[in-house]
Amino acid sequence: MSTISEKIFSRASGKEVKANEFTMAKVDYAMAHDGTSVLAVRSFKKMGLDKVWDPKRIVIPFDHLTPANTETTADLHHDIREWIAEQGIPNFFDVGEGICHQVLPENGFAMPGKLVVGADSHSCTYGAFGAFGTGVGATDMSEIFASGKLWFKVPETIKVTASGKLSKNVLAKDVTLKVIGTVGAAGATYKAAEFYGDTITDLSMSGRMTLSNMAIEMGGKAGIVPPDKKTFEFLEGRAVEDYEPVYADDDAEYCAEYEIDGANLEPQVARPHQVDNVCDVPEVAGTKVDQVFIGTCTNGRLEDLEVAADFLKGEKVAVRTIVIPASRSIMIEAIRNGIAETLLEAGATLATPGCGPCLGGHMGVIGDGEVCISTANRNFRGRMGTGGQIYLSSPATAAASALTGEITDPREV
Ligand SMILES: CC(C)[C@H](C(=O)O)[C@@H](O)C(=O)O
Ligand code: SF4
Repeated sequence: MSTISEKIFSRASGKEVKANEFTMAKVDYAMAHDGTSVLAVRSFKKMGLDKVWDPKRIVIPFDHLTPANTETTADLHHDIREWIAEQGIPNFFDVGEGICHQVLPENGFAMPGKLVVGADSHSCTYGAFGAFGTGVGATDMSEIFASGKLWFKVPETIKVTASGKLSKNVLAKDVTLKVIGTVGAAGATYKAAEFYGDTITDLSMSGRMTLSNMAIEMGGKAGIVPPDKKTFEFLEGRAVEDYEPVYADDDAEYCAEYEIDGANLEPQVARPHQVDNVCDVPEVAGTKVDQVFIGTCTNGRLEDLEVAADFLKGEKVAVRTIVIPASRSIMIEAIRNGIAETLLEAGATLATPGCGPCLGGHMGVIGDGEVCISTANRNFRGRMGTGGQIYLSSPATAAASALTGEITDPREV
């Protein structure tokens, strides 16, 4: 009678463990990006150790401030590159390769049954592949660098079931925002979520990543979609090692259960300044926007750019619109199949794969009092610019809004 998380932690701990127990678990893959590796490496060096536990199991993508925005960033990048070379870490993804949470799955590091830990809160994205993906702080990461292990409290699990076929232009992001709005920003604190129902199984891998990505926005340690045929097909020829899919037992214990009505779901938006301040798009339709941002680890995948291109084809944007593919391969694909051209012709700006303005670093921060509709996962006060306001939506709602300059229901375009 175990949940997916209990089973993964039991394997990783070498003994059976249950929710609420503390356990020392072996990590399968560890990730730190340009933002957090700096602190993790500093703390690792303080331990006085020469070598990391296993260079092949460490993955470092540079994505947060790429290309370097200041001299300080350039210096930090330089130091980390040197450390990576010294340690012989083969899985290094430099400037332009993409956002960590896209780079790891694309390169087959997120696999069913694995414990994948990242020094970034959205590491829960790997749950889309049936992994226990979770975020830790940089000093915890230095401990993993040193020993390959970390103390965890095995989380209890909430069960979220979404049923019914989504209407046209109602997307994975709308399901995700509905889940966050229903569970609440702290509703799953220190808990894992397991996602069930035909609305979820119907989602593409890309859509499932959007959903798992935002588990942390309800406080979740992980957001896991049980692996199926789509998962295995995605991993074919991609997974970096063998894996064993893990499923919950029929009598697994859940601490709470939620039902989502996918069939009657409308496009959703999260209003400033909280992710669970969610409503149907018609309630805020007409709100003027100054900027549209389509990208991030939540919605910067090919499928998302395709949606945007469908709306913008042959049209012109009414406000500045920034599109940032989540990885180099997505950018290449978008160029090959004409999506990039469609977006550029419509007046959108295309930038280097990476986090971009998502957390206010560069490439599209907003000014005082400005409003941005964004496909990202966080709309906290000041995140994209001190006095800015962020609305979170699907790429369809964002693209529809780009055409009108105000928040627009994508079903009405
Ligand atoms: C910079 C990093 C630590 C941070 C995170 O952990 O989530 C960032 O990626 C974010 O989205 O706010
Ligand atoms: S895209 Fe945004 S949410 Fe994702 S890792 Fe980068 S900063 Fe964090």
